[in-house]
Amino acid sequence: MRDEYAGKRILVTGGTGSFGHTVTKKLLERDVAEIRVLSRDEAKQDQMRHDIDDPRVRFYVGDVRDYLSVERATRDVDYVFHAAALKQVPSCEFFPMEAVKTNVIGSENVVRAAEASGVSSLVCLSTDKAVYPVNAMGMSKAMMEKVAQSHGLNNPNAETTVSCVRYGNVMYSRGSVIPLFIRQLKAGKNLTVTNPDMTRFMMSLDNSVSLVEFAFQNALQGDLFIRKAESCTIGDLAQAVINLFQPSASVEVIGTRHAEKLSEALASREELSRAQDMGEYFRISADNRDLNYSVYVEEGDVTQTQYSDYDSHTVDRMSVSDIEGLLLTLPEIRAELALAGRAAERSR
Ligand SMILES: O=c1ccn([C@@H]2O[C@H](COP(=O)(O)OP(=O)(O)O[C@H]3O[C@H](CO)[C@H](O)[C@H](O)[C@H]3O)[C@@H](O)[C@H]2O)c(=O)[nH]1
Repeated sequence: MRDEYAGKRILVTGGTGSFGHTVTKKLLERDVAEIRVLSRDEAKQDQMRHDIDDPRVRFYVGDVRDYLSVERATRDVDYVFHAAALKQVPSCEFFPMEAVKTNVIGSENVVRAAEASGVSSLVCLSTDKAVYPVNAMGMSKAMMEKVAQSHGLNNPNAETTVSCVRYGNVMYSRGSVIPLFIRQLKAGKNLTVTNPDMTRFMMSLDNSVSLVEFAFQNALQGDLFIRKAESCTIGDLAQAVINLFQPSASVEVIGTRHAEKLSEALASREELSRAQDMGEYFRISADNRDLNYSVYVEEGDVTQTQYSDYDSHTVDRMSVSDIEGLLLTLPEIRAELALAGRAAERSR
């Protein structure tokens, strides 16, 4: 990471999660003055305190739903990475208003507190499920993106640059399918696959941290960034995990869960038609026109010429052996293989 972090105070909301943990460790390699971790669960904070053991990390118990707790954590902070969210698709279907409270109202609290505290840059973490959303989690994240972008629209002289990044599925993140598959194999069970033809973008935690860092370094007011990514079918993902861990295991198809999509899109065709290709990344700028629509009725808008989304069904798909290779780059997978006594076997 570059030296723009030197001497700075950084707040990570949802800081005890997979992303928060990784970004905190990376930032500590730099000369940061302080990293604040804001989260609800004091037990997870205690665990992280012992794990990291660095006086530059300070823990704030609080909830993004509560403005005052966000404002307290944001005082004198330079940069904010907003990762706090409800992100499980099925549970948000049962409790959609909880998703609204955390992902929409909570995010507005973070934006307001950042501006009130004179934070210079705030990056909000979103998901591909926010594109043409069909589930409450994705809808609430889509609204978070709108809240983030409206900050610049409504505050031309804003001190805080607010940007968003969209992730695909972060491999091995807490509560996701890869650790579940490994637990099932360890317990001698079959892998439960919802629909083998379902496709998802797969990204490593390290790539997701790089995406946030890229956004942080390049963001203009209201920008949204995505990282180009490869996808795979869930059937192939399950097969890759089986090949690595337990070749005699098999798959049980359980059917699609509540409100799942067959594929995900990291960017819609409407967004792609105004996206800037930045190599590994796309920048999607906010629509910065004002509310004076009569002008646009006269002038028209001729820029919408893109016909396909950036979709996990149509981008390059990884083969089973590609997925195995990608899985083997993850430290968690290597640790699990070592525990299972299969590391030596794999390297032969
Ligand atoms: O027992 C299971 C559970 C899940 N799946 C499948 O595995 C894929 C990934 O499922 P996850 O639960 O790991 O992830 P989701 O796609 O539902 O959502 C995840 O990815 C999102 C980004 O798209 C967000 O980051 C979100 O927080 C995170 O849970 C899906 O196709 C799902 O149907 C199975 O096959 N079997």
